[in-house]
Formats: sequence, C-alpha cells, structure tokens
Amino acid sequence: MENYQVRESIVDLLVRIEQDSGFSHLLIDHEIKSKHISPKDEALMTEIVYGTIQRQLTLDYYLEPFVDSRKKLKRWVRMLLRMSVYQMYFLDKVPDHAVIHEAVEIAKHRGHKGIASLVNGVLRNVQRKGVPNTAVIQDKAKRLAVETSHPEWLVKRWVDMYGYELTHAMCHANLERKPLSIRVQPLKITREAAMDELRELGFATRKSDFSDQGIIIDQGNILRTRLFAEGYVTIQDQSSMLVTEMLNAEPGMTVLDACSAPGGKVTHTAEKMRNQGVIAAYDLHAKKAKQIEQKAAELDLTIIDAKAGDARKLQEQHENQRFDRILVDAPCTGFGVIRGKPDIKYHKQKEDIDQLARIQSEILEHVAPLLKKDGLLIYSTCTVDKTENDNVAANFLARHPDFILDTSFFEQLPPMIRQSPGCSEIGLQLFPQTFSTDGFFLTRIKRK
Ligand SMILES: C[S@@+](CC[C@H](N)C(=O)[O-])C[C@H]1O[C@@H](n2cnc3c(N)ncnc32)[C@H](O)[C@@H]1O
Repeated sequence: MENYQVRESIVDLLVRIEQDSGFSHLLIDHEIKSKHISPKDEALMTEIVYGTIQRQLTLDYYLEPFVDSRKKLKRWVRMLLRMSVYQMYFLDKVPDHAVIHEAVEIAKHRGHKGIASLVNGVLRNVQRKGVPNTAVIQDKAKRLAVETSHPEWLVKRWVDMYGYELTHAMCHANLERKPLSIRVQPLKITREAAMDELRELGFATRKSDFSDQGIIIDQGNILRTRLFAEGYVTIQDQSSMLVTEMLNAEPGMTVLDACSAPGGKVTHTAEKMRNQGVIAAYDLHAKKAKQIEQKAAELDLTIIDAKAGDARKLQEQHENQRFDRILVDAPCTGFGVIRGKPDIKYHKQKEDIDQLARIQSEILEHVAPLLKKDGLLIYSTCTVDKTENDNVAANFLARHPDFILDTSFFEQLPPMIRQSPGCSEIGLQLFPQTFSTDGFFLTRIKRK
C-alpha cells in the first residue's frame, strides 16, 4: 500500500470512530484485516489512530489559530488536519514536509483542489509559525486539560476529588502506553513454565505482584504464541486479577458473577476453584453470555453456567439459593481504562456518572440478598470516580446493617498496594499512574 493510502485509511477510521462514538480497537482490527495491511503499516496505523484520539483536544488547540472558525470544516478534513499535526508534533518517524505532502495528496483524492490548498495552507502555517503555547493558559486545571487532552469538566472534577498533583499524574499516565499483562491457566501450566517458554521466544517478562498467576510482558507479541492460541494464558489487566484474588473462592463453592462478560474474572475464579463447584454467570444480553462461554471453553473450564439476565432480577432465578461468593463487577464510565480506549474521555458526561451510579446501586441492592451468612461480595469498577465507587459502596452499607465492610480485605492486600494513595476506609482505588494498571476500584462486603 502507498503511504498516502495507509493514511487515507486512517482518516476513514478516525471519521468512523467519531461518528460511532467509540469501539476504536474493534474498528482498527477490522480495517487491518479487511485491507490486508502489512505488519509495519499496521503498527503505524495503530499508533496514529490511537495517538490522534488520545491527543485530540490538544491538537484542536494547536490548530485553532490556523483554521478560520467561520468556515465549517468537513469531518474528514478535520481528521486529516488533526492526524497530520499529531505526526508533526508527537511522532518523529516522518519529516514534516512528507506529512504535509501526503495530507495534500489525500485532500486532492478525496476532495478537490480547494480543499487541498486549504490543507496545504493550514499545515504550512503550522510548520512555519509553530503551535500556540499552552503556558499562556492561566487556570491550572484548564491548562492540564488542554495539555493532556481531557475535557475540562472532568479534570476539574478529579482535582476536587483527589487534588491537583494526583490528577496531574493521572492525566499524564492516561497518555502513556500500559504494559500488557497475562494470566496463566494454572490447571494447564505454571507461571514459571510459561515465563520460561516466553523467554525462549525472546520475550521480556516480569512476575506480577497482584496475582501469583500474573505475568507482565515488557516485550513480545503474546497473540502470536502457542500459549495464547491454546488457552494456556489469557490477557488480563493486573487490577482485574486482584478482584479474583480478593474474592477468595475455593473449590466446591457456589459463586454468582452478576455482570460477567466477556468473562475475564469469572474464568479466573473458576481457575481458583480448580474447576470444582458451581458458578452462575450473568450478563445483560445473550451475545454477551456467549462471550463468557467462549472464554471458558478457550481455557478448558467447565463449571461456569453463563446465561443472559439482568442482575437486578436475579432473585427470581435464584429464589431459594444462597451463594458463598458474589462478584458485582459493575457497568461503569470506564474512566480507569482511558489509556486503552481513549475515546471514552470525550464521550462520557457527568450525567452518565450519575445514571451509572444509580444502576450500580440497584444491582448491589438486588444481588446482595443472595449472599450466604458469612459470605463475601466484591464490588468493583474500572473507573476512578467516587460517585460510582466509594459512594455506591458506602450508601449500600449505610442502608443494610446486616452487611459490613470486610476489613480483612485490607490485611489480605499485598503491602505495597495497601500503602498506595487510593487505599481508603471504604476500599481500594487504584490509579493508572501508581502501578501501571488500569484505574480500578474494589472493595469487599461481608454478610453478618
Ligand atoms: C465491567 S463489565 C464486566 C467485566 C467482566 N466482569 C470481566 O471480568 O470480564 C460490566 C458488564 O456488565 C454488563 N451489564 C450492564 N448492565 C447489566 C445488568 N443490569 N445486569 C447484568 N449485566 C449488566 C455489561 O454488559 C458488561 O459486560
């Protein structure tokens, strides 16, 4: 493929991601497969698509003085300008003149001479005059928002919740690449044997401190290994592994996972139970229940009974049943996973936080009565907002004196995690900058 064709595919992708409000990784995968893009172009494409979305607000700030605000640019032209400035300022792979040349070629091909000349003019001006300096922005939170491309309301909200320093570190961490982690299927292979095999393939790996099944991959593509293809390992963030570690499920127990798809934590739980016992796993739609089944099959786990079902109605299905362990890994805004899904930060609004907090509370309210006396329930989310995390858990406990916060949760945490800044009296808030994990919240509740 010619360079400009790869870049034109990038423009297409950026347009579709903005139109469809998300699913960037799925669209990129589809584009790569359908257009037979080479591995080298694939890496470049992924880098430019993610980078342009990751830096979108910064790029718009950079472009503002050079684009006549009275003219309404077509979406694809805006994407073309953004991705070109992204390459000029954040990538040093391609010289500026080549970036501009390719952008003009795309503009000619997709539009007409007028658009090509506008793109040429804007980008040459950016090159000649340089982009505006963010240091002139007086308000600290606003400056941080522009420099790290987060919506201003979100940065201000985090500053109010966690202070400026922590927010500054979090916003910057959200722009970095997260190391990939995998979990071994311990009924099929030990962590040591998996690490040996990967080392022989030239991988650089480390043991995770979050789970004795976890491995961090610093170098190497796990998707191209036998270990991955044959279900000896699965990809999972370390913060998610911690959930199952803290659930303390044992062989022979009965477990309910109320929000289970795509099945990361429930399969980990089945592994901890040595594939003995019963797990009822639910997710809202049949398609999602299929994902759980598929993941369980890939890992050769048979004790998971996956069904479609609303967690708020499970009492009907399990009227006379009580569980030893319950997991509520609730739907949430996902502000802890911005590094992998950068579009989240632009699409979620304040109202989404409040609406999700209501759903989270309803799920807890309906599922908790299914817990046995002395049973344990983990409430978790992949977000960093107190409304969805601390408040949902605290409000639940305030309403239900027969449930208590299980303080032995904190004693069971690895010491470095227990001493981390997000460990509070209500649970553990992991921030992406602290251990290079997702931003994640979890806490453990016990039935008296
Ligand atoms: C954070 S994800 C769960 C991730 C999963 N536990 C894992 O480890 O792979 C939240 C899930 O909740 C599901 N969900 C949303 N509302 C639900 C409801 N009312 N009842 C059951 N599941 C729901 C979503 O479809 C989504 O798959």
